[in-house]
Amino acid sequence: MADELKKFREQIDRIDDELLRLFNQRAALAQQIGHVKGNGAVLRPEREAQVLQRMVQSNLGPLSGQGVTQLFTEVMSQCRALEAPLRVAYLGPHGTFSEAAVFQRFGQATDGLPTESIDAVFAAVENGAANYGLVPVENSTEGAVGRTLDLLLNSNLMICGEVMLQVHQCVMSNENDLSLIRKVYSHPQSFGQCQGWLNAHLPHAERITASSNADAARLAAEESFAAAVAGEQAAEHFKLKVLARNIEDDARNTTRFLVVGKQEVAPSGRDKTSLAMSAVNRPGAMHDLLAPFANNGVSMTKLESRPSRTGLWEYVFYVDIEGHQSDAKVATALAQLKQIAAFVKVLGSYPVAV
Ligand SMILES: C=C(O[C@@H]1C=C(C(=O)O)C=C[C@H]1O)C(=O)O
Repeated sequence: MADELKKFREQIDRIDDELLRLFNQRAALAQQIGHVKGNGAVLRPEREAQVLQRMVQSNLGPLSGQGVTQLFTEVMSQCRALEAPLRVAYLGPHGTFSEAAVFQRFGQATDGLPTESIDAVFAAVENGAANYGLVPVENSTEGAVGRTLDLLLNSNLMICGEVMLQVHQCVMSNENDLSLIRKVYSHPQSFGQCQGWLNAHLPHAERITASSNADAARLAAEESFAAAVAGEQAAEHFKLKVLARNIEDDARNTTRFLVVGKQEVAPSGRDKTSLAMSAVNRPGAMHDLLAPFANNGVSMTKLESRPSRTGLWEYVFYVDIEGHQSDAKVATALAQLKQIAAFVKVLGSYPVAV
């Protein structure tokens, strides 16, 4: 038994030596690529998506596809950091799901910049304090994040990528027992995702809204008989005890985030395009707006409406379509749309989340 263990571990040591040599060889190539890029953008979302897709497709196991994605995300994070540091603004404070999404997408060799609001994320990228920003745009249970949609409409920043984060909510407290909890703090989005559980397990606790779930954890940490609904990372940060895990009503609960920046992303081969548009106010106008996509065989993956804020009962429609704006079918559909819509803005083409 001990002999067998030793033998296997010696094999692992030899593999690690080889991996280390190869990682450094890869890193040196990334450095050379950095010199070739000169002043151009270091981050190439389309290339990173292709690397991840290729590795997941050629994976023979036993590693899972998700495991391979995580490993290569970190490898690329370290290689990219040798070209230049990457600073990403997000909705803080420390311990939010936005922060978790930053590191899931960009890896640990990333400089995260927590900000106070979604507006401040956009501002940090616009004024150069950060290279990119990451903002929540929709949750599978609670729907769209209106502020992000409004800001996308008025900002010059483009969407450079999307991140899907599986959101697991926990109840955390200074107390050891749920029966002691009189107050629960959380962000309205998180309350919305856990209504069923809270009604069943904490029916008499007062629900108090906080500006973020990390802030909810901070408030709960300052009191007795209080709890917060937040991600596990917030419990670690504020040294709270986790009293219940995975309390979200839908186990698949996922938040979609967008990466915004000043860069137009080249096609990766598996892309999405997001746009905002509005119709002139006449019968059948909405139907006409969607016709260019159908007529050119372009699939729509999302349709969302928001009040336009320019007139009562006027709406802006946010649409996601499959493909890159430089793909022939998408380009033709967009050209036809521009002929008939009162307003169209392409918010960006970017790789589908891997
Ligand atoms: C090495 C490059 O720079 C960055 C790092 C990458 C990597 O480590 O594979 C890929 C894309 C870029 O974000 C590159 O552009 O190829």
